[in-house]
Amino acid sequence: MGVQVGIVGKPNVGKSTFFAAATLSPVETADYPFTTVDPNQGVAHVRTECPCKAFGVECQPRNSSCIDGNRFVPVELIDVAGLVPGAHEGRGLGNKFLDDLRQASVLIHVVDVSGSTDEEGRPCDPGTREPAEDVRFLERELDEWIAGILRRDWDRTAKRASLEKIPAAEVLRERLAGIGVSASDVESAMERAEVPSDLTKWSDEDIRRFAREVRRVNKPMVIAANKIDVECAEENLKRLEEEVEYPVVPTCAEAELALRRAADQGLIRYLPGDSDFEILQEEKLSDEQLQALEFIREKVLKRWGSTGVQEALNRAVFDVAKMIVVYPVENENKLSDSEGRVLPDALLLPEGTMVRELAYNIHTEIGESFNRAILVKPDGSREVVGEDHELEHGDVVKIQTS
Ligand SMILES: Nc1nc2c(ncn2[C@@H]2O[C@H](COP(=O)(O)OP(=O)(O)OP(=O)(O)O)[C@@H](O)[C@H]2O)c(=O)[nH]1
Repeated sequence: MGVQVGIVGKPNVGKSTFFAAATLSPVETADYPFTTVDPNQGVAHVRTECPCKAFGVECQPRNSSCIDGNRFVPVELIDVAGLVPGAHEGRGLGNKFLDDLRQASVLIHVVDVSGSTDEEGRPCDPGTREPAEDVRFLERELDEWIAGILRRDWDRTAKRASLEKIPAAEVLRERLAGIGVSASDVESAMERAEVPSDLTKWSDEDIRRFAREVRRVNKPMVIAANKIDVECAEENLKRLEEEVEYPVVPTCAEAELALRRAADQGLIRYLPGDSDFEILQEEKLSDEQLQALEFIREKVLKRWGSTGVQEALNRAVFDVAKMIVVYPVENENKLSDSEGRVLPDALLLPEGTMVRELAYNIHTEIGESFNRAILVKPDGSREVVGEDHELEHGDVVKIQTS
């Protein structure tokens, strides 16, 4: 389980800056549940309030980190480089682009909201490129990619399915399994696209419409409206928000990278997602650096509330991929594991996860011998729940086995 967040965008919009900022963590997590082997993979964190605050305890995280009552939970980040017109046909990085894309369960689409990069990523005068066009362009590339997979050998496949009476949904699911499309994704896409149940009756327009709906359920996204610090970005942002169907988060990736680097060097105190920072070692900062920090404070943090990078990650994981964080414990009195570590693990699980699934997620044996679960509340009260109880974000839960 877990969630892979893909960072995608045409060249020069600030994708690498976003990726570098997001993966420069204020904390090292010793034990996260995935390995990153490619240079374009990294570990980012979502930020959520740690229950240690409400419970008034000191936590000792193992698979995540806690700073000042903020729990940082690792997620895998993939830099999906190579989005250029025609990427779905193998232009640019082509197949590598599609491979990376395949793995992403949610996308952060970085666009240059100042409108100063053209379709191919070449600089142009600020305001001349309409940011919503970038969104349409990525949608087209994704739709064509999915439609291309469907079209391969379509007629024969459709005929065979019809002869052998294999349900359309099954054929389609099999076709798209390689890009992580589930049976329920296929069903809801078929319904939304209103396509015939007999594949031999599909027109190319049906394939297109269906591909579009598959993209909408399978590659949901958040737009990072980057370079929000540049003049004319604000006006573009308003239009962008009106024109697209996705959450739009104004970001200044460059500011986030500068702040994380300064914090990393101990020059300032700043946590990703904060609305301000505190200078710790003014004597070590040059006038230029001080000016840059002041610019960030005035033009970005005060105006927008944060640099937006952490918010984009949080919204992608919590709002769009619909994940929650749950804290399993073995000792419900001490809120600890068997070694006495308090609130050791923060698990990212899909919304709607039932207690039984959590038990299996911890260990098959625990799932098999599940008896009941105890939800521990900050006011000291307990709630005993059965296996089909749905967990909620922030739950601290003890699984009892028989
Ligand atoms: N003003 C401003 N500039 C930014 C911001 N983020 C990135 N940039 C600048 O935009 C330029 C492109 O940034 P990159 O991160 O290299 O862009 P990219 O999308 O990864 O580009 P490729 O590596 O070519 O794919 C660089 O000069 C960055 O410094 C931002 O938030 N505001």
